[in-house]
Amino acid sequence: MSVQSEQGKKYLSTKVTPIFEKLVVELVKKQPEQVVPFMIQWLTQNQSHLEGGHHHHHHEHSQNESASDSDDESVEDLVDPQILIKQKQGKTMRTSVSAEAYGQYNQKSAFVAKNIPKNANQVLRIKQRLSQAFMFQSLDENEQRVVIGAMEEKKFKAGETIIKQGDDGDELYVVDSGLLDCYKEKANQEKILLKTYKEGEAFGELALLYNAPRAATIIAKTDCILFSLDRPTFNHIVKDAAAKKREKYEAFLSKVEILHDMIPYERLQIADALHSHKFSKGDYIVKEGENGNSFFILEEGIAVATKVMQAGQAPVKVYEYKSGDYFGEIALLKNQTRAANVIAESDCTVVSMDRESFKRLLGPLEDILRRNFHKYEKYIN
Ligand SMILES: Nc1ncnc2c1ncn2[C@@H]1O[C@@H]2COP(=O)(O)O[C@H]2[C@H]1O
Repeated sequence: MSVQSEQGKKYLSTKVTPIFEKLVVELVKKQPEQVVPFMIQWLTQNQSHLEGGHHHHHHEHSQNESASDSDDESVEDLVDPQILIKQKQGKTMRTSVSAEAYGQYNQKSAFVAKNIPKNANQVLRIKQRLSQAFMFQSLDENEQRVVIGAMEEKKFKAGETIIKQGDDGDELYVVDSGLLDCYKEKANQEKILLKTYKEGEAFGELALLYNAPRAATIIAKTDCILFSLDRPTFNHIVKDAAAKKREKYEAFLSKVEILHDMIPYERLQIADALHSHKFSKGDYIVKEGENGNSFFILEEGIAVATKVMQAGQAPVKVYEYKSGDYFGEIALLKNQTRAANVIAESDCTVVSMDRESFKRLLGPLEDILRRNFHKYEKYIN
């Protein structure tokens, strides 16, 4: 088996590198004078933990999960990405700076993305799907090229299982065509349908982001074409940015009232789709009368809405926003121009998503958003 073979690379990335990383962290922390004896001692001491640890942990995890499974559990309770995020944060904190430094060294020296030959049509289709899948939207051109090279087209027949809950996972998928059902299997083998995936959506990212077993089962509902991305390429190109974004926004989004009834997993997808913008006091975030293509949530600061109430007169203040409030929804839902200005009253940080993401992710909230129009009632036509 050569180091460059797929098998060799997989062996290195799953079995060897994790141990090296921990060892390097210990070395940097302790900085022993005698390096080799220290390494031998550390490896000997931690042998069982290092080699058995991964799977042991998985079993513990699923046992805990099923122990807490009960029949009256709501879908919201089925998955708690918070737990996974905490796990991940714990890990990040323990190894922090030194592991990152090793990670960077390791990336540059050892990582060669696989490159699967493709025709122009395939490249075009992948490009289009990547531009729709939230997690890939912020890749630069070079990163995109590497991801496209590494992706592999896979066909599945209706009824085939692509991901089985509880398995170890090494790939993430983007849907090119077809429909797939995502189920959560409970301890009593009952299956709950969580959602149906269609083209441009991605799944299977949790196992790669959090080194966790597959959290759900995915079955082709119709014949499907998928593009799969391998773990090493995902790790090197997409993972850090995606994980950081999810961590960064999860706490904030869980406090946003309008998103309150979403399951945590859906809020993580919103995090993938957000872009952050800073405004200085006095800046216009939205201008009355312009075409609008974004939805906004105020993250930090205070903003006010103003509106011209009588032709020829100065706009008057009609609403005030604080952290967690949203705006910009009316133009998107009613397909009209902006009904008011929104102006930064202090320095502000605002997160936004485009019209397409808004439709896909907040579509289920449309009724609530429309009901909430009443807060502006006297100001909109
Ligand atoms: N509510 C949910 N909880 C967990 N996974 C979900 C949920 N909805 C969709 N999924 C997807 O199902 C996938 C199963 O494999 P992963 O755990 O790798 O990643 C998971 C997500 O991409």
